[in-house]
Amino acid sequence: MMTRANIAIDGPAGAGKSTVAKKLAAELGYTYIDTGAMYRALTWKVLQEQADPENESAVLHILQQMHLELDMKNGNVFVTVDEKDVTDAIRQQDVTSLVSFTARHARIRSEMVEKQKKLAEKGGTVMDGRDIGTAVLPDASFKFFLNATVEERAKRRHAEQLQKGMQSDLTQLQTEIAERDRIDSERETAPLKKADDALEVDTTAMTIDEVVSFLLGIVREVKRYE
Ligand SMILES: Nc1ncnc2c1ncn2[C@@H]1O[C@H](COP(=O)(O)OP(=O)(O)OP(=O)(O)O)[C@@H](O)[C@H]1O
Ligand SMILES: Nc1ccn([C@@H]2O[C@H](COP(=O)(O)O)[C@@H](O)[C@H]2O)c(=O)n1
Repeated sequence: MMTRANIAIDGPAGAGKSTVAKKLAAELGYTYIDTGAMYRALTWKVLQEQADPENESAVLHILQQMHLELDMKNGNVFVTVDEKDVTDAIRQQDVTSLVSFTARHARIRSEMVEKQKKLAEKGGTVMDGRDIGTAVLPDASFKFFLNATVEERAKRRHAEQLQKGMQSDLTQLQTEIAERDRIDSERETAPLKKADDALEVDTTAMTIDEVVSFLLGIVREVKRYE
């Protein structure tokens, strides 16, 4: 019988982590945990409180006071903060452009990592983010680092926004994505980085289904021999 592993998926912005993690979790009957949504929800609350994202103590106080919940319904992640549905609000531009600043602080990351470890303690999770393989689940049974060129990642996000009827500027998106990756990679605590024992998958020329089948193949093959 398949034991319930934890699967870590990391990578830069727009590499397809959440899309692939969600599908992989559905195939395996595992729980999908979107850690980016947790940092986004905190950033939303920081904006609501008109606090300074650079002020670590102020941000920490907000994190310790707020009640954050992630739920999966019909294959989608729903996020509530203090019982308010912020699922759409946390994807807006104001949150996206500030999230890497709130996520930079060591004490914020330490609290978040504790929460994320707890969510995965029973196994059977697919968790995506930037530090899952390196800091949150260093003992995960499977670690994948999804990547794609910044041009391709911007193109994918551009297509998604147009499809949702949103305004989108491809050049601006590419600049924003590259800048977010830079801040995430240069922070001192648990920067965006491939874990030494993670498998890097360049998805630039792969479809979503090809990526999912590739990862699923590895998980099923390894589990067959356990
Ligand atoms: N292999 C792929 N081929 C084409 N489009 C893809 C592929 N993977 C993901 N996408 C699309 O790219 C967009 C970004 O994917 P997704 O939101 O999963 O990325 P992410 O890594 O979770 O991003 P972020 O870290 O910014 O939240 C989505 O519109 C998704 O449908
Ligand atoms: N494990 C993580 C996950 C996310 N972050 C920060 O949150 C930002 C938003 O993440 P998305 O996946 O929703 O785009 C991301 O740019 C990081 O700043 C993180 O630090 N660690």
